[in-house]
Amino acid sequence: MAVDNDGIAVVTLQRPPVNSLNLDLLQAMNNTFDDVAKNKSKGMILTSASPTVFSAGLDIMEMYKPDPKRVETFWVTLQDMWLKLFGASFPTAAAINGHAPAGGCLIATSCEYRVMLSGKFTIGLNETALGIVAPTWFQDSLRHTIPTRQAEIALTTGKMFTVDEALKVGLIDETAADKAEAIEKCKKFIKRFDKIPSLARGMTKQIFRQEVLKKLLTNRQADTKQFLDLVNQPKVQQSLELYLAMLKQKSQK
Ligand SMILES: CCCC/C=C/CC(=O)SCCNC(=O)CCNC(=O)[C@H](O)C(C)(C)COP(=O)(O)OP(=O)(O)OC[C@H]1O[C@@H](n2cnc3c(N)ncnc32)[C@H](O)[C@@H]1OP(=O)(O)O
Repeated sequence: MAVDNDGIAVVTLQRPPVNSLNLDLLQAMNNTFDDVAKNKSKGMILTSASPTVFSAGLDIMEMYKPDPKRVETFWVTLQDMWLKLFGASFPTAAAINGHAPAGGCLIATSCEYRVMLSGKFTIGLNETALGIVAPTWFQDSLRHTIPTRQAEIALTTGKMFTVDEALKVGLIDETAADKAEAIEKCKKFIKRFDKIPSLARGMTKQIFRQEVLKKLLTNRQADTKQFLDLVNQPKVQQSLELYLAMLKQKSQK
């Protein structure tokens, strides 16, 4: 994490090759979000050290033939990450410098503002296409960002949006030519709040987002059980196995 002299924290995801979200990365993100809150940073920008991938979403290896204890901890840590990021009182923005499928899209849509690099990148919640179901809060993050009807169609079809499509539907707010420009545009968004009292801003955001946050907060155990039931279904394990094999085959070409 870097905090520059204008007081904005730039947090760079750095788990090669594709920033897939495993337990360790999620724990590191949670610690970093706590630090950003403690340091009273003006805001936080999330970006990636990879030149082509913002985040490939959840690490499928955490869900494929999982260890029962670890997979539960993994899910609870993911819930924590989302609660901290979606519910952060400080301003948040994502400089999306590469692909952002599934959990990568979740991170981006949990922020308040998104700038994505122009190029052949895609963003979206593709879970149904993999034979898995995007949890309520994943769906809520998308519904919070794009119109409900577009969100329903995107979720049921597992749509991955091109950068142009994402801009058109409002899934991203701006495009940028490169990472530096994306970060600059995110900073400009965060600096819009320079003259707004931070307590009033933060509380307004939390009230605006509270319904969605409360849904998970009051339902965490049931959400965890639902995930564990789903992930342990033979059909889901079969889908994950096929998908992993497809990814491996593709990367070896
Ligand atoms: C019941 C579950 C509910 C919760 C729902 C789940 C939400 C999720 O987030 S599931 C994860 C969904 N993610 C994806 O569908 C993305 C998959 N990845 C890709 O499409 C591409 O990797 C990507 C476009 C991101 C990048 O492409 P490339 O730059 O060409 O990289 P490679 O495809 O060659 O991948 C390199 C290397 O990484 C492995 N990989 C990729 N994604 C994942 C992942 N999500 N989890 C684990 N591992 C992943 C890939 O297999 C390659 O491995 P090696 O062959 O060993 O090099």
